[in-house]
Amino acid sequence: MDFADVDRDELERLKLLYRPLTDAVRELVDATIRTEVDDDVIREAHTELTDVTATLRDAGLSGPFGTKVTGDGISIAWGNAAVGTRNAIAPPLTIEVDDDGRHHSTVTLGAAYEGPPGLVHGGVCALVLDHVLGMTGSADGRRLTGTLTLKYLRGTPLGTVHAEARTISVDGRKATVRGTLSDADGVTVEAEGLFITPASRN
Ligand SMILES: CCCCCCCCCCCCCC(=O)SCCNC(=O)CCNC(=O)[C@H](O)C(C)(C)COP(=O)(O)OP(=O)(O)OC[C@H]1O[C@@H](n2cnc3c(N)ncnc32)[C@H](O)[C@@H]1OP(=O)(O)O
Repeated sequence: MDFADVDRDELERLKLLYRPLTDAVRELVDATIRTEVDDDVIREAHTELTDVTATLRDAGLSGPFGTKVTGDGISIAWGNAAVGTRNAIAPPLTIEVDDDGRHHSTVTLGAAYEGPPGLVHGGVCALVLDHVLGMTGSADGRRLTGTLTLKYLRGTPLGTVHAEARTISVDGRKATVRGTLSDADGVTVEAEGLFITPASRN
């Protein structure tokens, strides 16, 4: 598909088309982890899913989705691991921005994100914080993660979590950002990152 031909209306139509598919795959992942149906039902589901996957592969990209730019100049990253509209692995995060620059996101992390029993995998905590801090540090232009330091104060229970971040300082290409991941009882992970605009675009 040539996204240069896609205008705002078409983009909305495509989002409405793909979101339910992605949500269904997300549900499938959860069901696959938690199902206790009989063996023959598992085998039947496997066969049906293999057929569905083959159907989707009838036409497709030869590599990852990357970033596409629509005719209206909107950048979309539908394969992104944190926010991708077409990526069932993405929680997905929705990030809001306050007038004072604070970025924040509340998301539910279910069984697919488990690390220690009942707790969010440490790498998933890092994914969420990297993205929220990265967006915060990119508010005045795109920056990549140079360094990300996390302090895991206690386990983060699976369920609804809240991430937030603020830019502490900007020094040319470098932005220092701090943030936290929390559950209903308070902060579970503290994060600090240095986000850098590459000298050469990569
Ligand atoms: C408005 C636009 C919106 C866009 C939205 C996008 C949102 C995105 C949200 C995404 C969120 C998810 C985000 C992701 O998933 S990003 C994916 C994970 N990150 C990467 O893949 C980054 C890979 N690394 C690089 O691309 C480059 O090495 C970077 C960009 C890091 C440096 O680049 P460059 O090679 O050009 O740098 P330089 O050598 O000229 O050095 C410059 C200065 O920086 C200092 N330094 C260098 N490296 C590091 C380091 N690792 N830690 C600490 N400091 C470091 C260096 O000492 C120097 O300091 P000074 O001597 O000046 O004091």
